[in-house]
Amino acid sequence: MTPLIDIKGVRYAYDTATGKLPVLERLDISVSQGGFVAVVGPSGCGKSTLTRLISGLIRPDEGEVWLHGEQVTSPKPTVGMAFQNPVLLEWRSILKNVLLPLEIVPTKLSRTDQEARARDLLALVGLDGFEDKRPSELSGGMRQRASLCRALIHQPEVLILDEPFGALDAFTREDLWQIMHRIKAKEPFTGVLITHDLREAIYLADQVVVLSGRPARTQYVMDLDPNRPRDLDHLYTSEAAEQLGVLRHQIEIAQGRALANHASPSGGSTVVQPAVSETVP
Ligand SMILES: Nc1ncnc2c1ncn2[C@@H]1O[C@H](COP(=O)(O)OP(=O)(O)OP(=O)(O)O)[C@@H](O)[C@H]1O
Repeated sequence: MTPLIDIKGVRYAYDTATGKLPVLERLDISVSQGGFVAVVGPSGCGKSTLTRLISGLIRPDEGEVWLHGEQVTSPKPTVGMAFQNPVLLEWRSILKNVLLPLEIVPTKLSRTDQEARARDLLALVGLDGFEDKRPSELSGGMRQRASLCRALIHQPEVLILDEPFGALDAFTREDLWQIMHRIKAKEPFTGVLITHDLREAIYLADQVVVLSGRPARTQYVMDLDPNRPRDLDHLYTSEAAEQLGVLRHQIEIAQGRALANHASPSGGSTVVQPAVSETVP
């Protein structure tokens, strides 16, 4: 089956005052329709650059990016994005903030249906009753939930989440993971999650791609069972501990702190991870 997102042999370099800065090199990632990939890697390796390539904001120097069988050569309205900083407009209500993309992206929905969809999405993330509030009246976690609704309002084929939960406290973040999972069960998007949190990656995604240090290439791909239990307790099982160990080891290789031919330190280990986030520096 043709993947919905197909990134083939992509190279990208920024022009800087001191010359070219190669950021991505020989990058290959493919995500099937309805799939959810998490991309992890050392800080500054090019993860956000990858999101700009998928959404068509920039074009690769070499290689190709395909979305749903079409080569991406310009910004794509079929992509929704949510970032670490939700940037909601204070002079608009939460409902009107969620509806904002429909003022830019063409839609077949009537005004009534647009509003009904916005209200349904807000209810799905537990924000029913907050439609008429202003962003400053909501907590950080609630603003992030509203921003997820805004990213989804136009029914994008692809939802890109660029460290959307990075600024939240650990408990709020875990709440958001569960909400995200609920959203994924209802909305048919294909997801790309950029994260520094390995637990978040294995909780939300069905595939984790580890990028090497800059210039980044696809270093390692871990496929996860899409039917595994998605309760938080699962993150404390020996299976999850082993997956986290393998990913952490891959990150150390990407950072140049471990050798690629060393056995994973976690191989088959049953050590249960501590109740803190596994974050990539
Ligand atoms: N517009 C730009 N012009 C020049 N260099 C840039 C530009 N945007 C990003 N860079 C550089 O490209 C490299 C990759 O940046 P990018 O933001 O894609 O990395 P990242 O993996 O998302 O980083 P982090 O994990 O810290 O969020 C960095 O060295 C960054 O400084």
